[in-house]
This record gives sequence, structure tokens and C-alpha cells, in this order.
Amino acid sequence: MINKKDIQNQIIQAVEIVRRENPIVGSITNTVTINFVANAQLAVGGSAAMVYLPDEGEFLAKASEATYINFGTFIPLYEQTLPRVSKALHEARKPWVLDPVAVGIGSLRTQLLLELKKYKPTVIRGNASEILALAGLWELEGGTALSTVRGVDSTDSVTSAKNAAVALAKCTGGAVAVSGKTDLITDGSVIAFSHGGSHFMGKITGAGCSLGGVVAVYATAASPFIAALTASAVYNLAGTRAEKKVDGPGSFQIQFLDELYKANAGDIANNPFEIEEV
Ligand SMILES: Nc1ncnc2c1ncn2[C@@H]1O[C@H](COP(=O)(O)OP(=O)(O)OP(=O)(O)O)[C@@H](O)[C@H]1O
Ligand SMILES: Cc1ncsc1CCO
Ligand SMILES: [Mg+2]
Repeated sequence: MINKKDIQNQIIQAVEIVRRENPIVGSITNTVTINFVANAQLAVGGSAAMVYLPDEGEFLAKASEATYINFGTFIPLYEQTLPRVSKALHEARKPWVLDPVAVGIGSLRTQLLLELKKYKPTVIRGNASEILALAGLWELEGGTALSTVRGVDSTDSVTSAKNAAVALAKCTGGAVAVSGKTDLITDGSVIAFSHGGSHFMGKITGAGCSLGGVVAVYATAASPFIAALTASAVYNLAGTRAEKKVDGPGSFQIQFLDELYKANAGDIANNPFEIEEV
């Protein structure tokens, strides 16, 4: 039986370990939101480092306690960087988070997302459209054809991606987090729904990217499922709090970072969520 209290205690532990240990987390991420990803990782207590080059990625894969790989803006160099870094992570058994941004656009992005399947990302994080399309690309149950993807923003509901998320988690043996108004987090046997956040999160760029970076920070201190749930909970809490203090997306982005920084472990664990068995 899943015990909610037990999950909350693990969330508290993850938040406190990260604040105490300041873990190094490497990222290969898109040029649109790279600064916001690093700032969010720092706000929750991590130490950020961003690279593009293959050998630097391999170095960081070993030196970091977890790594974040985001497919947002693609460059030809990634044909070398991404397989080499994910292979290094897989072989070193280091946790890593995959954000398959805009899966379905372009041939190199598609080819590399297929190739990375064998390196089993510890957590896959994406919006509903990306989770559906990645499951489709990996030929898993619940997936959809790549042709349904429109860009980087979701056109599907979180609940429509439930079967795809479960199938992806079973495929990797890790966890999957689907973001939206309510977030869905699963390890393939348990599903958590995390509530809160703000409509402003869809009006700033990088709420999802930085959430992925923060999942990687918590993956240094918790299981894949708890890491994904902890990150979603602190995002939903900080989003709810920030929305009350601002009147537009510009000030929301700044206030949100402050609320990430100020959120305490108990409040993060108490952010509303429910659980069900698959
Ligand atoms: N309408 C909403 N209400 C509440 N929270 C939301 C809403 N939309 C998004 N969020 C929150 O914003 C965060 C990012 O989710 P979103 O689905 O927007 O990611 P994304 O599309 O990958 O973003 P990006 O690619 O711009 O980084 C999550 O914490 C999610 O809960
Ligand atoms: C807007 C945008 N375009 C490529 S990556 C990115 C950041 C959100 O995914
Ligand atoms: Mg995204």
C-alpha cells in the first residue's frame, strides 16, 4: 500500500538534503531559457553548470550528481554531445532527466530521441503533447504519431497522456512527469497528481524547462518518483504564492524565483496532491 505520509516525509528529506548539500547538476539545455533554468536550480539549493561540447558534457556527467538534458533549441553539435553524455550517465549509473521539447520537429531531434531510449533516462519530463509523442516515437502503448506536435507548447490535456506516461516509466524503470494545470507524476505503478501553480506559468517561457532542471537537482537526493513529485510540488506552491503578489508575467517570473527560494520543506510536502495505483 502507498502511504501518503511516507511520501511527504521523503519530500521533506529531499528538500532538506539539497539545501544542505548544494549538489552540482550539469545541464545541456536550450538557449531560450538557459538562464532561468540555472536560476531556478540555484533557488532550490542546487549548483548549476551549463555546457554544449561533448567532452565537457562527459566531464560534467561524471563530476555532477545528476544531469539535465533538454532538446529545446537544436544544433548539429548535439549529434555528438547527446549520445556521448547519455551513454556516460547510463554507464556511471548517474540520474539524468530528459526533456523531449518539440519532439517531432526535424530529423536530427527525432533520430537522437530514438537513440537515447537505450540509455534509460531516470526521469522524463514534458508537457502532455511531448509525452504522448515520445511514447509514440518509442512505439509504446498510449503514444501518438509525431505529426500531431505543433511546437513547444502543449495542445493536449495531462490526463490524455496518462497511459503514455505509465508506459514510458515502465520502459525506463524510472519516473515520468507530465506538466499542465495539474501535474501527473508516475513511476509506472503509482500515479501522483500535484495541484497548484498559476496561469502565468503558461505566459512565461521556461517554466517547464526549469522544472526539468529542478527535477534533476532533487534526483541527487531522492528516488526518481520523489524527485519529480518534489519538484512539481515546489513549482505548484511557488506558482500559487507568486500569482497573489503580481499582476503580469514579467513580475511573476521574478516573484516565482523568490517563492522557490523561500518555500520550506514542510509547506512543499503539504502542497495538495493525491495518489492512485496504476
Ligand atoms: N494553467 C496552469 N495552471 C497552473 N499551473 C500551470 C499551468 N500551466 C502550466 N503550469 C505549471 O507550469 C509548469 C510548467 O508546465 P508547462 O506544461 O507549461 O511546461 P512546458 O510547456 O514544457 O513549458 P516550457 O516549454 O515553456 O518550459 C508546471 O509546474 C505546471 O504545473
Ligand atoms: C520557446 C522555445 N523554443 C524552443 S525551446 C523554447 C523554450 C520552451 O520550451
Ligand atoms: Mg517544454
